[in-house]
Amino acid sequence: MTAETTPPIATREHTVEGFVREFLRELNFGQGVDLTRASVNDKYLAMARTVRHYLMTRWLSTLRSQAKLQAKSVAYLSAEFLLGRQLDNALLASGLEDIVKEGLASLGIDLEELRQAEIEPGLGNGGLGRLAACFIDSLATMNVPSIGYGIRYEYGIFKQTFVDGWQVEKPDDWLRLGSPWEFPHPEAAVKVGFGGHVEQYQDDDGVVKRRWVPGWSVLGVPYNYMVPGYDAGRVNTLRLWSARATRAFDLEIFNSGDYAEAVRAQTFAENISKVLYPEDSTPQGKELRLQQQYFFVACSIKDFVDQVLPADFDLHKLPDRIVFQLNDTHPVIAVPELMRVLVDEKGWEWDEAWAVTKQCFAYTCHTLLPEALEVWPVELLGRLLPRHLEIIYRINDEFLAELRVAYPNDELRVRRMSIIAEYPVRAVRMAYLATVAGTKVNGVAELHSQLLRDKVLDDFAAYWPDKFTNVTNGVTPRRFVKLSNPGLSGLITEAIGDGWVTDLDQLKGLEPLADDAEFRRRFREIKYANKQRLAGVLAERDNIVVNPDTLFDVMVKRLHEYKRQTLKLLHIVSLYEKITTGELAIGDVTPRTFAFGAKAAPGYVMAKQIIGLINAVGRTINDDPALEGRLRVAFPANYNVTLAETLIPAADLSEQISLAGKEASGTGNMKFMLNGALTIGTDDGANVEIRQLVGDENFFLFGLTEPQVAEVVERGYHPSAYYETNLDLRNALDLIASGAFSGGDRAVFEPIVSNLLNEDRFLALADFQAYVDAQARVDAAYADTDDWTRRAVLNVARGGFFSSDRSMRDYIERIWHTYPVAPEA
Ligand SMILES: [N-]=[N+]=N[C@]1([C@H](N)O)O[C@H](CO)[C@@H](O)[C@H](O)[C@H]1O
Repeated sequence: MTAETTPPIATREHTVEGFVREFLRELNFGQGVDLTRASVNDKYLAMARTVRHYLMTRWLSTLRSQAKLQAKSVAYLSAEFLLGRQLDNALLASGLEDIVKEGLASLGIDLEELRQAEIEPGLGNGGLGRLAACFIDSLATMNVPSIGYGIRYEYGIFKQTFVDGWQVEKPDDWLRLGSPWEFPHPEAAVKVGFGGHVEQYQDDDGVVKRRWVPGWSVLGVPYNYMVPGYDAGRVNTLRLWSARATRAFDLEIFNSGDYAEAVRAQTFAENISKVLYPEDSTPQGKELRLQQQYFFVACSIKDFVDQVLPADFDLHKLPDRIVFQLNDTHPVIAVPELMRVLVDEKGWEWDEAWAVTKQCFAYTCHTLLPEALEVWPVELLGRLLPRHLEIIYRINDEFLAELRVAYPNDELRVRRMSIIAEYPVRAVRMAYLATVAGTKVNGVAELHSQLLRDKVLDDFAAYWPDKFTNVTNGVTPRRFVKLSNPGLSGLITEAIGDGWVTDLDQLKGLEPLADDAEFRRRFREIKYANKQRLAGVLAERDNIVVNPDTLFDVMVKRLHEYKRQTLKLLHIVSLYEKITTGELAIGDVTPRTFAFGAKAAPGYVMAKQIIGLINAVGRTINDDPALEGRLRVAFPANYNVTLAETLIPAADLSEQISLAGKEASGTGNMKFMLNGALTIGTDDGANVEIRQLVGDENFFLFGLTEPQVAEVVERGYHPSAYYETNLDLRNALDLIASGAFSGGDRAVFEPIVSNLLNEDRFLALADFQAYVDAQARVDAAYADTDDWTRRAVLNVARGGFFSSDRSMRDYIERIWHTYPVAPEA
């Protein structure tokens, strides 16, 4: 096939007529229904496929140019991609919004109804998964060649429901109505082995070699998803792997009547990509989890080496062609896997393979919690992946030998840095393996990266200072401003043009308008409209009533003790206690709506308790006529990307109150800032950079700093001392303990109260007074509505740094050294 004979890529007419024709073709020929009898889902699926057609030209030309150019690209390996709904983003990227709205209207179809029909792919837990989705959006928009590799879970993050205020999980059957955004390629399935043993053999030259003989295997079937750049030519690819049995059905066993046994292999295999592990920041050392990690990593490396690279590609040049970015420790098994491929399958010498492997990976750490750093017992890893354990041992032996040269009389240090931990069980420390093999190690906010250097990986930072860097997280302005806040987007574009959508630093142009009364008035109007929109959604979705004429105080993030939803609760309960005892006149209370969104990992008992308490306090407050509706608690169930897109633009106050030194970065904090909410927060994660950029006067800072926390803990922390010396705190805790929110039953929430009084690992009691004082400052500031708006405008104007495009520029400059490639004309 020569250039002359390469058939042109089909194109589509960007006209209302052209779209309507495409849509009806898809409905009739794709869905097999005509308009009169089409269901909403039929119309949605036809719609999605039609929009795909408009993006296809760019996708195919991207693939074609990349196959020709073989430009250096990024492979983003992540166990999670929290994509959110795809339709709106595809319409935005294809510039079809207006054409589609008009075309559908001409057919009597309401675009909004089709939007609501889309089921969000919840293939992630929280920040880490959403970050991956923002990053691949930015890479495509910036024309950087990249491919996302992950798992196509059949069931994503569980659907959260509340039964009497308690979290009850339901399976997230997101594929039940079809999945129009994916392209399955069973013909490109990859075989992945597990178990078995390693054998020694002599190769043709009589050289003794080792090879893995897996005990069983599964097939990995790739599903491709478009990653369309905004206003750019490039459409990158996200490849998610789904597990299948190599032999789906055993007819012989079936004929013997043992039907269950006949399909056991299939069930067993499919389990690997069946469901996402619902833990955020607290990994489960389950065997299936390790199977999932190795499965997608092995598929991805084989796919890249055998399918993406030209057959004659010299793998010694691999580092010039690809960088595998490890999104946390979940894909780190990729390091021994590449070594196995190069040594065992390609027949390379160990040193030859290691020289290449250690130039191909970079590692992003997303946490500071020691319990979140994955370690795999050698017993389990050796049983599931015997050859990989061998390879890890050799990598470690050579590393320790190197250390002993560098630190001749410091065996303790050498032991401390060993990839293999000796106790409590002999295990592989995945973060250490990633650090040894990676060209770069980065944290996700300045403070986090500093704490990685000073505390978590300090020995490694001392040994390899240049290996450690920082890239502060970011969020995509396409989804989290342009799409989710059309009112504000319109106002911004009117004021400074629409360049900000791909160059968020241009928001600085809004700074002078903070002093423009008319601009402030319109800004406030839009915020109010967003609050009304949210009120409408919550009423319909959750039967929750909220009043837009109140301060929307929003805390949405996974439920975790270090994020301190309990501290927010203590503020609310203390307010309520003072009102019910008459210490505070209801008239003096700033009308507030406390909005929560939070899923707890199903096995995280304390987190589920706290959810129960939030709903119990909410019920009591919402049903108490004495409050005259001035305080309300709104806790919609099943917080996800779609709800975030309505909640965040409606917020006045963003709660970022984690204990300093615990939240690696946070990304919700950035989304709130860019949507004109003011932050109340500690100096933790990216809050520090938000405060530095927006200015102290536009940020409600409180609480112990990280060094102060370390000191308190060092000295010995006695939470009950704060209970004894702070009357407001005592009254609030006593009210919870009294059973006031549980029908007088003191036992229900006793575990929370006693934990706070006796342990309080995240110092909620120590920060209580400072937090309450900061909330009083919020009340005072909010009383001056116009000045509040001025500060809100400044938050937007000074938020440009938090674009994931900027994060990508930092990764490119500091870690990847890949460059944008203009798509072929
Ligand atoms: N896993 N993990 N880590 C997190 C989040 N929980 O997903 O990654 C996010 C993305 O880097 C961070 O913003 C957040 O602070 C951190 O806790």
